[in-house]
Amino acid sequence: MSSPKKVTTEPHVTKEELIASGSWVKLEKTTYVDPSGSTRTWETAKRTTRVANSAADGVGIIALLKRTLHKDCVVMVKQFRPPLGCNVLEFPAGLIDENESAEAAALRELKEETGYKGEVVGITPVTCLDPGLSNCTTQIVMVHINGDDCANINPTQQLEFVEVVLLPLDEFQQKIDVLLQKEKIIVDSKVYIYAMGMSQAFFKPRELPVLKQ
Ligand SMILES: Nc1nc(=O)[nH]c2c1ncn2[C@H]1C[C@H](O)[C@@H](COP(=O)(O)OP(=O)(O)O)O1
Repeated sequence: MSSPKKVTTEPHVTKEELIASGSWVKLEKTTYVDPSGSTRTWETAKRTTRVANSAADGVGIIALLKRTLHKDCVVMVKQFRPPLGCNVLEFPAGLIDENESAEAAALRELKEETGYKGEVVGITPVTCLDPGLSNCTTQIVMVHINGDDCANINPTQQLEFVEVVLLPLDEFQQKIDVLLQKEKIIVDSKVYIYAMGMSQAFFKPRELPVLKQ
């Protein structure tokens, strides 16, 4: 006996209706057709600030501080985040301005939040942040900072309430775990996933050198 054929449709959005809007965020009712052909709705949060020609809302910055006779360090920021009601450990980040590239936004935000002057060495495609809730997107920009450059010896940040935290790359995950035990903070998932990836990429193969891929 053959099973009934499943009807499949290319899912798509048919309508977006505004429910509520603030200065920074809006809530919409999204009507869409699901893969079975049924029409459904979804509650969607969007930023109101996305600029016309920008693919992403913002940038996150993985900044590596490189100094002679020092371990390479990841430049992190810790700040109070009102939606969570506590301090959050994050990569420096920010929204992309009008007529600004993601790379330029990354260098500007890094300077504002940490005082460091960096150089872009890589960038991700546009990535989503919380697709079950929001259309909010980011590009993660990889930046190197020459810590021996006189511009980076005594960096002066422009944001009073953002604390700069330097964590050595080779102990990134362990140092984050220590901070989490010591303080009431939440770590951004991008940061912790990067930390786990660093641990797996660099340390496990050395522990088990006989294993093949
Ligand atoms: N969701 C938000 N609510 C606000 O009340 N204000 C917000 C929201 N998102 C951004 N902002 C404000 C706060 C800053 O003054 C500016 C710029 O933020 P930016 O530094 O680019 O990004 P964050 O790192 O996320 O603060 O926007």
